[in-house]
Amino acid sequence: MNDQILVVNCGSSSVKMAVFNRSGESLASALAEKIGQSDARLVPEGGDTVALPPNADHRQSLIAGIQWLQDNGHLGKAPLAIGHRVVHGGEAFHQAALLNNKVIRAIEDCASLAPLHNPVNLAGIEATMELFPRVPQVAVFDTAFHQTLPRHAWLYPVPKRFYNDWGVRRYGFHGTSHQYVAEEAARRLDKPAETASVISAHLGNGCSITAIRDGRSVDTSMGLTPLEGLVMGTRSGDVDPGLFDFLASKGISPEDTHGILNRESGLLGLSGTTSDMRNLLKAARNGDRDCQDAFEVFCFRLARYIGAMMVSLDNLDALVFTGGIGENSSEVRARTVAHLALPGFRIDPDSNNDHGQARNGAISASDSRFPILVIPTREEAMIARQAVALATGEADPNQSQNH
Ligand SMILES: Nc1ncnc2c1ncn2[C@@H]1O[C@H](COP(=O)(O)OP(=O)(O)O)[C@@H](O)[C@H]1O
Ligand SMILES: CC(=O)OP(=O)(O)O
Ligand SMILES: [Mg+2]
Repeated sequence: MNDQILVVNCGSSSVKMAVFNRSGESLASALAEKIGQSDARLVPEGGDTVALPPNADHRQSLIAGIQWLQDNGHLGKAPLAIGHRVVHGGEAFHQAALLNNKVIRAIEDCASLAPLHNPVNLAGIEATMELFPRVPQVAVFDTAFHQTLPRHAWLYPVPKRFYNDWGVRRYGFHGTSHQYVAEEAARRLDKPAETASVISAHLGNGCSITAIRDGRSVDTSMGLTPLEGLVMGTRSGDVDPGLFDFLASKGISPEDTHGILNRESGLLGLSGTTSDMRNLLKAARNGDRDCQDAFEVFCFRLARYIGAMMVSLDNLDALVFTGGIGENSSEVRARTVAHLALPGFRIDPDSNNDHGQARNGAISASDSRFPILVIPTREEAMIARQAVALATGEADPNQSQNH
């Protein structure tokens, strides 16, 4: 029997595809990037980049990626299951769900809360349902892990009717990643996951931080949408909501401000040149003042949020860095932790390097009050695991505590 699981992650400007076997080993992957642009392209892992039709949309890019995986012998005609990352599941989903018409309608209902993400997630689902009509398909939600947030952490201090009428509340995102690294931290510290308390900082293009107590999410930095919280590649994170009115007085409409805060802010906004931390650090080292500012604001605000997350915990087993920046940038980790001397976090400069152990291990000094770990995230593998569990009816140990 075929034991391949296809994982699809349709992001705002990219589609990631990965094939796993039932034991969770990654067999192949491909990334379609620059979607909607004239130079859209498919970058297969270990293969040559293939140009996609100019301005290819998500559907075309996904179909081209699947075709590439099949032509190169990585994916059969009928995988065991297909797992989709779905960003917003609202309050409807506390865990992954087998896709059917009812679930699809519920995802559509959440689209107004995540206009950059849910419509493209649905486009991916529609395409694979047409290509593989008999294969069970599963939606794994970014928001699901955060459904355990206590009421005081998810209510906004705005008129209650906004929540009652429209579901305006804090939801939180990147749950699959936060849950994975918390469980992995517990495993490394030899503790059962359901007793572990972790602060996990997921720092990729989107960035968020979560406080996990006894294996459950109890506070997180993203809110109604993935715009709240930390400084990100192109997103501002927290700003004064008064900015909308101020910019309106300068002739910038609320719609334009929303676009600016999502796509022209964060590292890109402050540096003026790049949303990519690797390029930004290079320029900062060469004396670019705007890039230095962007780096400093990024690390300061991250440290401030780490402090804020401590409020929700009564002990801390580990602070974990993950995501492209968290896993690879010793400078970001060192600068961030330098702000956290008072609560007692200390980094070991020798283990906090950019290769070997630091990419995947402990980087705290022996006199640090709390362990600090770097753990590579495995969102796609988690999605594959949950897809198999639901498609085959086997219980996923991963889901047992998130209720
Ligand atoms: N060696 C590195 N040093 C600093 N930043 C890095 C390094 N490698 C990757 N990054 C950064 O990680 C970010 C992308 O993170 P990633 O988790 O891959 O993104 P996504 O959220 O799209 O999955 C980019 O800002 C990139 O510059
Ligand atoms: C929810 C979110 O911010 O996702 P990403 O990091 O993929 O943009
Ligand atoms: Mg990533």
